[in-house]
Amino acid sequence: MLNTVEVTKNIHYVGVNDRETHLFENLWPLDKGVSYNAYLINDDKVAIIDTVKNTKMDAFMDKVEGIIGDKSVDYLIINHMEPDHSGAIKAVRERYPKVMLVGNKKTFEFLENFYGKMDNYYIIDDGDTLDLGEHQLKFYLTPMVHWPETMMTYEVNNKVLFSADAFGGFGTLDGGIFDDEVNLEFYTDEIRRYYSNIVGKYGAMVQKALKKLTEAAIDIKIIAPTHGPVWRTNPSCIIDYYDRWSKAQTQEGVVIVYGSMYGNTQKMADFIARKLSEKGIKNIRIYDASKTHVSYIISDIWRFKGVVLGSCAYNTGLFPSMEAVIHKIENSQLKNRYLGIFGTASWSGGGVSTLNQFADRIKWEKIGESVEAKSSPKAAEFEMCEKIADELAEKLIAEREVL
Ligand SMILES: Cc1cc2nc3c(=O)[nH]c(=O)nc-3n(C[C@H](O)[C@H](O)[C@H](O)COP(=O)(O)O)c2cc1C
Repeated sequence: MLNTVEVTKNIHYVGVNDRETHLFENLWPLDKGVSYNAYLINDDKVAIIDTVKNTKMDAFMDKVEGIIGDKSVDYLIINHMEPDHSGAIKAVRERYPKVMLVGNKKTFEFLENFYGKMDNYYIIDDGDTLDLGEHQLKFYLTPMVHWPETMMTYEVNNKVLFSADAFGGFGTLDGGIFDDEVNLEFYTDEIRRYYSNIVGKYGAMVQKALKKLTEAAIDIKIIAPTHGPVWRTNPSCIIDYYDRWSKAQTQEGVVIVYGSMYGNTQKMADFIARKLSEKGIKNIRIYDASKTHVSYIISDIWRFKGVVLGSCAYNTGLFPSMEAVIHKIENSQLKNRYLGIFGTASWSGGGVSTLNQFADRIKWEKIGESVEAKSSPKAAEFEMCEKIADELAEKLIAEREVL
């Protein structure tokens, strides 16, 4: 008996879990795995919406066949061409040679570049519709959320939005498929980690997509993304998160990230954290950049308004594991944060000066003076660290009072 779950009448979940892959995009740790969600609409015309990674193609095809038996597939809707969703397109075509591939102009450019020329294309434009019988599909182009060809498909009668990677997250679906069946605290963390690392750079385009959906005035009862839970009970919850994250709205809290070999820089991180706590800040996360993967760090930086970065000097520059952190922040074009800087050096420095250059480029509001201790922090440097903590706590608390 295959795990095919009905999302709503005659719309089936035919996605699969991946617990084998260590790194998503060969970059982002998949400690809790990932699901590749695909959907099947079994109507007069049969449509599949997105496929799965090629390593999971057999499990996916078995699910499709388990539902439709001898029937054929009429349409394959391609919302997103990234290979974790397009990996079984060829298999679908081989099994169902008459299937019509449905996508926009860009979809087919990508399709041919990845998999070679195919035929039976149905090129749709923004707002076009497709009739399956009892189900009507309407297409919305949502470019750069997070690839150029990305689109969303809305099923009009059951009000289901097949949203591609938008609203998706890491984490396999371990039994529970729907938002009301799972522990949302776990998935929200993994959705934010997915958002901040994969989609976040394109916040302006997320805002455009949300605006398009709002202007279309579509009633969304179910959000069916290509990763993570299907939102059937509270879809507005994930829409709100996306709205907040893409507008760089934050919660009160501070992320302190440091690079340290022998513990001197770390001492300053702990000291700043203690002072923040004494001032009443409750959400404080300290990360050793060499120990925690940057994807988790950026996810918390996405959440909290205060960021304090520390580094010892290393071969005239920044400590290497901190390089990954500032690179990821800059690449994400993350805005609207407070920034404090600290570190240590025994010779002529390199760590704090590199962080200061980063501060000039990123243009976040700088908190206090950067502090650099000679080899180990002493009273004078601790005092400067305290000033950073005080000023930062004050700013965060003042904003709390405004709310
Ligand atoms: C491999 C290595 C390279 C270093 N490079 C520099 C450097 O370029 N400039 C400098 O001022 N200190 C340099 N130092 C000294 C450390 O930055 C300094 O001792 C610092 O206090 C160590 O901080 P930590 O205890 O947080 O690791 C280097 C130390 C090591 C081990």
